[in-house]
Formats: sequence, C-alpha cells, structure tokens
Amino acid sequence: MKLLTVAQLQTRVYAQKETNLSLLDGLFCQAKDAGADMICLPEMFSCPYETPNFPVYAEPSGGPSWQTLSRLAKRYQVYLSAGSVPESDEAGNVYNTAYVFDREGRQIAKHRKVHLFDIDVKGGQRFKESDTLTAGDKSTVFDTEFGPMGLCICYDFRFPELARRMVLDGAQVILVPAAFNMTTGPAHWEILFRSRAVDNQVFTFGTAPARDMDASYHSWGHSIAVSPWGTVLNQMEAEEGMQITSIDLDEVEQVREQLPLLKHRMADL
Ligand SMILES: O=C(O)CCC(=O)C(=O)O
Repeated sequence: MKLLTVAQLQTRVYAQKETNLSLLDGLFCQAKDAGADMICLPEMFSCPYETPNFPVYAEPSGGPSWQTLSRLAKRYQVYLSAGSVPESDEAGNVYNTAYVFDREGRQIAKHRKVHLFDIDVKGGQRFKESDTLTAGDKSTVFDTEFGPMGLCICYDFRFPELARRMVLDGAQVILVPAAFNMTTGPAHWEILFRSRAVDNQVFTFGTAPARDMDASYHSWGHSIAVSPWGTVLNQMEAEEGMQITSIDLDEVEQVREQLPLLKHRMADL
C-alpha cells in the first residue's frame, strides 16, 4: 500500500493578492488535521483571472508569494501543489506558472503553462491569455516519496499528447490547477479528467477556484479526483471548500497489469 491523502482547496479569489495568501494558513491547518500529505491549490488562486491582471500581479520565481508558499509547505510538513501564479522573468515575459514544494519547503517542480487559453466560443466564453502571457515549452514530471507525478495547467490538460508525455516519463498521478468556466466546465471538465485517467491509467486531480458571480470570469469549480480506472472518487460543487481524498498508488500498477494499455501501444502507427 502506498497511501497518499490529498487536500484540494477550492478557494475564492480576492482582489488583494495578500488576502488570498494570508487565508491559506488556517486552511492548511485544517487540511493537516484531516491527514493531508499533499495540498493542492487552484489556477491563479491569488490573482483574479483577467489578462490585464497577470503582469500587475506577477512576481519573479523566489519572490514574496513563492516565499510564503514555501514556508507554508515547511510549517505544515506537506507537499504543496501551489496552484498557479503569474511569474515574471528578467526579459519582461510573464508566464502562468505552477510550483510544487516538498515537505521541507523546497521547490521540486515548476511548470509554465504550455498551451495558452485563447478561445472564442460563439455565445459563450472568450479569453485570450496570449494578450499578456508567454507560453512555456516543457512537460513536467517530479519525484515524491509516493512516486512520480506530472503537473500541467488547465487548458494544457486538453492535449492528450502532453499527458501521455508525462506518463511515458513515469507519472502515476497528474495534478492540474485549473479554472474551467460556465461554457466549457459543464461540457468538458469531468469527461476530460476521466478520459486522461482512463487513457493513461493514472490518478488525475483538478483543483479549481470557487465560483464568484461578481468576478468577470465565472469559474466552474467542481474540483475533482479520478482513479486510474476512471472512477470519480470525489467532486465538489461550485462553492468554497476543501475536498480530502485518500488514494493507494499501488492501484496504478494493478490497473496497468490487468489491462496493459501502455504495453499494447503501437507507438509507430
Ligand atoms: O479549457 C478550458 O475550457 C478552460 C481553460 C482555462 O480556463 C485555462 O486554461 O485557464
């Protein structure tokens, strides 16, 4: 048995970056009391999801938000998938970046969103991240005491080749800080988390912000945890809250042995 307890925090996003960060301490305390080994935060959990905000809220890697997140991971001795934040580099680019910290607060992964969310659905959602963001160019897998995990951000998860890359690089769990909306959420959220889990025989975790109808972007919420068999283990509604899911990572090997999809691939076809 390789047991891992994951706490997904479906937080509300306030306009003040510091408010979002300062609320985490109490939530981490609750998550730790509930037995969490790992805490997951949503995409852009400290920056209202609007393109003009990204350069304004951006900080370099190692900046004040990074320091707070690292300290929290260490204080509570948890792995922290720290949602995503806008990250600036020396050249003036801004990225949508997800960090992961280990129980000592050391950064063990950093993923810059590869696929920018530029969509225009007739009568529905429009958004153009590329107005202010630059895309990353790497797939991300990192090691933990539970096994290797993959990491990507929201729209990235729509691309099966990225998930497959992570799995070929060893991922047994894929963590996805995300923020689907009221157009694409009801249509695609659950099916995507189940499909990626079934195709790749991995656990998938999508962690989203709570819905705020006063915000300009209405998050679908519905933070979700899915097993390598494609079963929805847990799913929230739209409100703020915390979801705790305990998984056994041995299930990945069990499913892969019994239904050897990854062995039966015809990679040359
Ligand atoms: O793919 C979607 O429907 C939502 C994507 C999104 O909101 C994002 O990438 O931030």
